[in-house]
Formats: sequence, C-alpha cells, structure tokens
Amino acid sequence: MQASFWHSKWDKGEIGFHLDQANPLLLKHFDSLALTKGQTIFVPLCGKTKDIAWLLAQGLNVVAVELNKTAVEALFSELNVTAQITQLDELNLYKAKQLSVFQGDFFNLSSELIGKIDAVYDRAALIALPIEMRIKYTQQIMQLTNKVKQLIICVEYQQAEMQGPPFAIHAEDISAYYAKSYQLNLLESIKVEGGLKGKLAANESIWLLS
Ligand SMILES: C[S@@+](CC[C@H](N)C(=O)[O-])C[C@H]1O[C@@H](n2cnc3c(N)ncnc32)[C@H](O)[C@@H]1O
Repeated sequence: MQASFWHSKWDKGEIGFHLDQANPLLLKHFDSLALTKGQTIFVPLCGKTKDIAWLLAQGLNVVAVELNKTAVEALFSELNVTAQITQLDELNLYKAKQLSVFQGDFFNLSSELIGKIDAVYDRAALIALPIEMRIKYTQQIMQLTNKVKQLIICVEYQQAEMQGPPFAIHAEDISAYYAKSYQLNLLESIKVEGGLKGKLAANESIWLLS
C-alpha cells in the first residue's frame, strides 16, 4: 500500500479498523507476554488505537509508529496528554511520559531510534500490508527489536473473496515469516461476528511468538 492510500483513509475518516475499546483478545491474552511494569512494548502501525491507553495502564512504556499525523494527534488528544514534538531526519517523535510515537514511515525506523524493546504487539499491522511488503515488514520487526516475543492479531478469510486490506494471514503465512526465528503458538481463533466488513466469513486469530 502506498502512503497516499492510508492518508486518504484518514482524511476521509474511513477507519473501520479502529475499535472504540481495547481489543478483547489483547486483554484476554496479554499475560502470555509475561511483561512486568516498566518494560517496553512496541506497537507498529498503531493508528490511534485504544490498545495503547490500556497498555500504558498496565504500567508499560509504549513505543509506537504511525504514518499519519492526524492519527497521531488524535491518539494524544484522546489520551488527554500533550506531546513534546521533536523533528528527526525522516520522522517526527511525539513524546509524553511513558509514550513515544514516531510519526512517519515504519521502514525509516532504526533500532537506535526505538531503543530496547521487550515485546511487540501487532494488531492489524501485518494484515495491513500487501504480500510484497510483508517479508520486508517482518524482517524489519525482527531487526528493530532483536526478535523479542510478539502478540499478533490477524484475520483469516478466503483471500479470493475480497481485496485487502485487511489481508488474510493464515497459519502457514505466520510460519513462513516467523518459524525460523520463533516458537509459534496459536492462542485463540474466534469467528468475526457478522462477518468481516459485515459480509465475509472470517476468523480473528491471536498468536504468541516466543
Ligand atoms: C489497519 S490500520 C491498524 C491501526 C491500529 N494498529 C489499530 O489496531 O487500530 C493500519 C495503520 O498503519 C498505518 N500505516 C500504514 N503503512 C505504514 C507505514 N509504512 N509506516 C507507519 N504506519 C503505517 C496506517 O496509516 C494505519 O493507521
């Protein structure tokens, strides 16, 4: 997906992927990450997700990245905090207390910029990317974070039935991207009530990679 695709979605308010509450699968399976207060979780392609407020409330530091400036500003505004903004070479860093959000392209991040990460939370990041970008994405995740454990929430459906995003990610895809580097554990797979986009039979799955 080109950056312009996502900017246009945010401009038009077409953000059906955004949930008004923290993701129920995150709440249910968060403990499997075995994190302790003060550790740092990385949230790639974060949008303005409510999951960040929930992760902060668990006493974690959150480092995130999001392309769209409106989304980042909405995230801080909905958290009711004012960010200090620092302009970096290709990214802007929005920072307030335990939250740091890089506004710009995920592929311009470096491990030096994001610092030490203890876990990754990928909800609708891998599934946001077309197949030709996914190997680059998964390699960048591993390189940035030194292959720390991950929770991944993705959707499964018959890809031929609909054009993504979201793109379908099946067990064999998770395996192809990550099996060489991680132990893969499918924690749960649930039916998407009412179907994906209100029409298509789909499952939402959560994986622990350790
Ligand atoms: C499907 S949404 C998911 C947002 C969020 N994870 C959630 O659960 O609500 C994907 C987000 O990734 C952002 N995005 C897409 N490509 C990106 C990139 N290369 N770098 C940073 N953010 C990107 C989009 O602007 C969009 O907000």
